[in-house]
Amino acid sequence: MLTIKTLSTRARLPLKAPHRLALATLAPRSFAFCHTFGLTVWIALADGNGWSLILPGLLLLLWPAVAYLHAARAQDSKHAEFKNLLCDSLLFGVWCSVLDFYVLATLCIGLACFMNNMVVGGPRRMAASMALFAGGALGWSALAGVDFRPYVSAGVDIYQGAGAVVYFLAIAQVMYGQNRKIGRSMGEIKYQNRVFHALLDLGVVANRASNIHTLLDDALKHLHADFPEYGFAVFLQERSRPEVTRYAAVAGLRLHPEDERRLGSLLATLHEPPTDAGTLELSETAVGEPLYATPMAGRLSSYDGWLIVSAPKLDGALERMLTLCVDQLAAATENKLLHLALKETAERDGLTGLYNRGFFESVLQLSIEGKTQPPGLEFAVLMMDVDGLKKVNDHYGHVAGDQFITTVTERLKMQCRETDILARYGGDEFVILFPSADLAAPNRVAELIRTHLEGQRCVITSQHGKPVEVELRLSLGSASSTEVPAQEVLALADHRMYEDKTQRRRQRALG
Ligand SMILES: Nc1nc2c(ncn2[C@@H]2O[C@H](COP(=O)(O)OP(=O)(O)OP(=O)(O)O)[C@@H](O)[C@H]2O)c(=O)[nH]1
Repeated sequence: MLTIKTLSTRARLPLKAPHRLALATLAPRSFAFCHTFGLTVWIALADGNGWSLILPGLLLLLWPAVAYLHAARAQDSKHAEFKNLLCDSLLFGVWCSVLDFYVLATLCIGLACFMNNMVVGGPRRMAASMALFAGGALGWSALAGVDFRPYVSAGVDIYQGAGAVVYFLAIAQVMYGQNRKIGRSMGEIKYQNRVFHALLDLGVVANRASNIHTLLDDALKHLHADFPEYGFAVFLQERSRPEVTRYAAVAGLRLHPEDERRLGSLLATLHEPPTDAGTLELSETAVGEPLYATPMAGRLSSYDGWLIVSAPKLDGALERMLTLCVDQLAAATENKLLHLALKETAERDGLTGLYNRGFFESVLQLSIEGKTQPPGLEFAVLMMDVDGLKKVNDHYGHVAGDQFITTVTERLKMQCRETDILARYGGDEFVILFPSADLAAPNRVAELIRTHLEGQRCVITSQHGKPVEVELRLSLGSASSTEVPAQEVLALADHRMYEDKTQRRRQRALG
């Protein structure tokens, strides 16, 4: 069964364009065999032995077609053509014997066979060609007898010499064509390598970037380093809020003010649905280099974006490179946006936008580890509890209670520095972590709160739509790692906050 299947597969092997070597040798081989046939006819007529040579010579004319079909049907057409070249040597060896070793023809034909095999397969294949040529000549001589006729006539010499010149020039032309093709292929491979490298770079950059600005900036720097002959720019804007969320980066793009204006007006039209036109030319820039823009159409879920390149001209290779880079850049941006959104959701409190308790506890843990390992960095904490939230909820409704919490948040933020980590710890509890600080830091902020927040009035809206005024009061407790072991700092601050609350309740009860 298996054998039948294999045979039928072979029998149905379709004709395909053979390897370029087989294509390239078709014309010179046809010429060489036709020319040798002409030589045979000439010698046969000169000798008067006519059809005894011409008929077998006609068979010789079929060989170029047979060789071509052999290469076209073979699985490995290049290898088949190597075999054809060796067969040439064998056939020509036989034929040189048939022509009684006419010297000029034997030399030219032999040289052509050896050279062809040397060019494609090096000295070993040339040695094989020599052996087959000699074997063909000697074998035929042994079968049909040896005759040696070194010279026929001046006319045949001229015919043979001219044919050899044409043949060698044709071979030179074939080699030149092959070299050019190889040169072009090398150029394409180098370009593809650079594209591949640039895509890898974009992947690495996307992983490292902490935000979209860094991602786009680094991506374009790498792209420009991989393709210094082009300048690049990228624009992104959120589809629903184009004026609000917008990113841009430029690398190696020297823009005239006029061009910047043109790009500006392009940006203004970005919210329109991008076309399917692929890469568009944005008309010539003032410095003479045209700008081309590839839209990220459909590749980003909530953003519109363009990758812009300045290049002398837009060819197929550049267009393919831009499409691949846009795909990669869009995928990296989409991933980063998703990652940042998830991070934001995981770290932030939904109502206030402050860090949530989970994030605070992870940062507190880092501070505890920082204190317990050399050089033992100190940290401090300020716990805060808003008084009276329950009353606000009960009297004015939960929406008013939410307003109360967000107002407190805004006012607390105003008292914090960039490095302070302000978090919502629970319903009406807030906490600030002061990394690399001692007790002076929370005491300073507590002082500010007592001065600027305590007793201040804030306006909220009751469930009946009426504005009502409530007083801000906070219980505070601070502690630092200079006072107790790092793991106990938060508990100490909490304890002090409750002491403060109790004391204030007592004072209010007395007052
Ligand atoms: N509106 C609103 N209320 C909340 C939220 N989270 C917790 N609360 C409410 O806040 C109240 C907190 O109660 P308490 O701890 O007694 O707070 P308080 O009334 O300020 O009393 P003290 O803190 O003891 O002064 C509870 O009624 C919770 O339901 C929130 O996100 N929004």
